[in-house]
Amino acid sequence: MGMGEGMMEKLGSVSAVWSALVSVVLFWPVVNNHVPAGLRQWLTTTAHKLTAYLTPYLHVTISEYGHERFRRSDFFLAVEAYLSHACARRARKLRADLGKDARTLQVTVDDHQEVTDSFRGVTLWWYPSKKPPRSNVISFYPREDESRFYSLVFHRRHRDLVLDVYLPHVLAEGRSVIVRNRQRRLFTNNASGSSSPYSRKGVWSHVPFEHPATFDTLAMEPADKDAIVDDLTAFRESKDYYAKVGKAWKRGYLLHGPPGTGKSTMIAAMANFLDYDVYDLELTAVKTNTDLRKLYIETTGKSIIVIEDIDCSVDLTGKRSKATSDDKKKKSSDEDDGDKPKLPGEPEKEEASKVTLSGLLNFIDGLWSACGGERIIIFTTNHKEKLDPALIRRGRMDVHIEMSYCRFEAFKVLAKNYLGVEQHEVFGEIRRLLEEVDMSPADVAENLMPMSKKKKRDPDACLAGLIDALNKAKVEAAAAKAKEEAEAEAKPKAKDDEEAEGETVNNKSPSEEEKANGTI
Ligand SMILES: Nc1ncnc2c1ncn2[C@@H]1O[C@H](COP(=O)(O)OP(=O)(O)OP(=O)(O)O)[C@@H](O)[C@H]1O
Repeated sequence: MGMGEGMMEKLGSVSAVWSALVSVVLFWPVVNNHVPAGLRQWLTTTAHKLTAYLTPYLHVTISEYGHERFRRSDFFLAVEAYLSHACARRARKLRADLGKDARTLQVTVDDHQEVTDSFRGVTLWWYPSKKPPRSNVISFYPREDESRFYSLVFHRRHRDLVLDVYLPHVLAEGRSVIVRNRQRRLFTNNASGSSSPYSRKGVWSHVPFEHPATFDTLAMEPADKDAIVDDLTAFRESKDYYAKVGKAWKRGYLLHGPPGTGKSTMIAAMANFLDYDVYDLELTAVKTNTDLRKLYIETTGKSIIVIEDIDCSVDLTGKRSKATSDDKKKKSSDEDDGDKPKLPGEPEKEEASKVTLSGLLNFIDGLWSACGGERIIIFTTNHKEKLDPALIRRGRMDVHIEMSYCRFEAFKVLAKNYLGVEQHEVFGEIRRLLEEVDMSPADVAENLMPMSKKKKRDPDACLAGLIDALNKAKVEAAAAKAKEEAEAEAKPKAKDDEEAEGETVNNKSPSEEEKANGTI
């Protein structure tokens, strides 16, 4: 009797819960319209708890912002990508858009669409949802208000399969979908080098990266090109190796050579080969070493960070110790300035970049530089000799690549790309001229570019134009050399004359140039 009563009681309470649930379902539109947000949230949570008590189904929640408040969770993004890709055919509401190449059609699951997935014969349900904004909090971060999450629902008997196998599978699949669909980006740092915490604008701005250069279109010696491709491939596949030897997973390249030899083109070819984003860092716009560090932290993995014309960016020629002591002096003088009251109407001082050599060295291989992994840092310069050896020593700039004038093998790549010509009777003459004349690939390419429709149809005319340009450059180079030699010959004579003069007028003070050269 007691047992029977207990059973009756339980059944009674279950049916009471059911009728409560039915009432909630019926009255939910009324609740939605008339009940304040706080109470509505409480009712939702309670309903969830009640359902959890009654059903054998389990929930896993994947939030848009995981532990990190300001960075979307990688797992959330992977789930989003996975569902759009794997479950699009089964969803009822779809979204169609143009793919990253602006040509192919991409069909994905609509934002608020529930989807059903099937894995090893098990059915799973995904529910996208949004966290309601906290009404008593005014947020400067719009994303806090828009925080989304996914709920994965499955029967409790599949708990192990879902947690140990299905979710890792979703993560891996989602990541590879992201990589496949990724529109790569070209970033540049914003003028101040730092952003306000209240601003949505980050420290970097970006546009789609669309440079078409590849290693196939890059004109350089084939053996050098192959060596670079091998090096990049080895780097990309060496995650475990870097971890084993205790090094951050990054590599530095120094590209040096005269203007127009393809340094920027090489960077684009590397980015396209690796499928990485490019961060083009304008160092003169970075005010302090701290801003430089912030910029680094805000870069993502799988990226190339570029500082072009590093010798022109900031004064990095000082020795590290000197830079540091200079910094200190500068800091103390700045502090002095800080104490000085500013006169009314006195203009604001234009803030110059205070990035130092030591700041830059820290940027490349300080502790922070190990964050995130899989990064390539590239410096370019037209004057390698001007750089501090500490900056470009192996280990920091692991690979030094000299981009040089166009020789015959490089020319053949350009002739094939620009004219579609692989063999021609004038190639022999061009080979001979390219061995004698230093012409950059940019200048060779310029000569191969058909300037008129007529020339486009006539590679012969383009090649003849190149031969003319090479002959002209050869004559000019010979004239410049002759002039240089004549000047060099004239110099000792002038010096002799001065010395002779010095014997008679011995109180003449040495010139500044002579002092600098130590010739007196
Ligand atoms: N090695 C090369 N292969 C193919 N094209 C090249 C090469 N070098 C130069 N070019 C052509 O010349 C143009 C200028 O080259 P690029 O900007 O890459 O040279 P750079 O070495 O970076 O020059 P700078 O030192 O002046 O920045 C490119 O747009 C490209 O069309």
